[in-house]
Amino acid sequence: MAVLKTLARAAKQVLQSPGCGCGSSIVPVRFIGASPRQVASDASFHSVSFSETDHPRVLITGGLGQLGVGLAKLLRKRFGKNNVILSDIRKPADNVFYSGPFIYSDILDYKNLREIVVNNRITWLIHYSALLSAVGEANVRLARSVNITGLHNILDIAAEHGLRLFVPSTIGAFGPDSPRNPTPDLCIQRPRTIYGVSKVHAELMGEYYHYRYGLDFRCLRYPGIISADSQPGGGTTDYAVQIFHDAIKTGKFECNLKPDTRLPMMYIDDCLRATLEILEAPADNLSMRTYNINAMSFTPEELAQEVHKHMPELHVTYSLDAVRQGIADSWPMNFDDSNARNDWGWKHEYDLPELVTTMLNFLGTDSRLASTY
Ligand SMILES: NC(=O)c1ccc[n+]([C@@H]2O[C@H](COP(=O)([O-])OP(=O)(O)OC[C@H]3O[C@@H](n4cnc5c(N)ncnc54)[C@H](O)[C@@H]3O)[C@@H](O)[C@H]2O)c1
Ligand SMILES: C[C@@H](O)[C@H](N)C(=O)O
Repeated sequence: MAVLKTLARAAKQVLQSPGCGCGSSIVPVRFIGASPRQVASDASFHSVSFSETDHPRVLITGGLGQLGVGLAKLLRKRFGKNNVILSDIRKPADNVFYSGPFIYSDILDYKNLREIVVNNRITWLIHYSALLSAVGEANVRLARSVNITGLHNILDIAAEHGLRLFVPSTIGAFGPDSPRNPTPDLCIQRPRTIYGVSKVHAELMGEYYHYRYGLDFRCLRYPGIISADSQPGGGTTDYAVQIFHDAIKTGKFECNLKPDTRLPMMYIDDCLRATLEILEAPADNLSMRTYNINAMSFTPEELAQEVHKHMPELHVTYSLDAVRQGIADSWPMNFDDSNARNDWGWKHEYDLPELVTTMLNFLGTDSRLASTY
């Protein structure tokens, strides 16, 4: 009899645990300081709905990094200034602060995050907070906390409030055992950085919450992103931004990767447009929830050659950063994004020549000015 009671208790626990695939649809609900719980998805507090005809109410976490401000600008144009809230733990510059709603949000503070979502009736959550590949290796503990614990907060809040959740992944979610030229969507993923490990975790957890709890999770694996008016936050692909700044300021550039290190790259406008496109794509078009996207692939040498066409005097030298080189050598050289192109019509606009011309023009020079160096 005692054995039967124990078995019955164990069965009850299994049925109540997140691993149970039976019974009615459930969403995880976490209260402050307690572990995740499950509540029927038709519970009365879970009534936030997003009609396709309304504008979404968007929250961007980690919004003061390389990508967030540009994304806010694009989304505000589309959905209205007050419908897009930027958040971060840093202090915004005046121009950012006065360009639209900004709020302090630490993704490690679950209660604060939940309050922001509730008080602002958020319907789309764009989760940009992260420590990138190189800074992550320099501070594994913090990267683990922000990239993994922070993500858990985001997933629970998104599931609890029925949000559409976008989390970017990266070429860094692949590793030396992945096919590298090209790298398809589905293949072995054994990254060797805490950044990559946390991003594979994010992909898998997001997809798990999608299939298990119905979370509208959407994820793009970005290549290295190149932007003129925002600085990268400590990644392996940062050299491809820095070359433009140094070329214009000093006419010299010291590259921290080998000249023949090939990596997938994209201009920021393409990246942000892709993000909006996948967020707006009808769910029926998405045969997957995590897609590679790509625009071009080049080496430092090829990038320098293209810049030379505008600035023949640019002097490039190489002084390797062993950590970044090791990371780059384990990442995709070319990215196969055919599923994104077929499913929801992804198409990049910027190739290498357009990228270089655009960056140099934006930063205040072009080929006509090159002769003054
Ligand atoms: N930039 C790229 O080349 C690239 C490529 C692939 C994927 N991604 C992904 O896109 C996202 C945005 O990238 P980015 O380049 O703007 O990153 P970034 O490093 O420039 O910015 C990240 C932001 O996160 C914030 N942050 C850190 N800890 C936080 C916390 N506890 N709470 C809230 N915010 C916190 C930082 O203050 C920073 O502003 C990241 O998830 C990144 O992994 C970027
Ligand atoms: C590629 C991307 O995830 C980021 N720019 C990094 O290098 O870490």
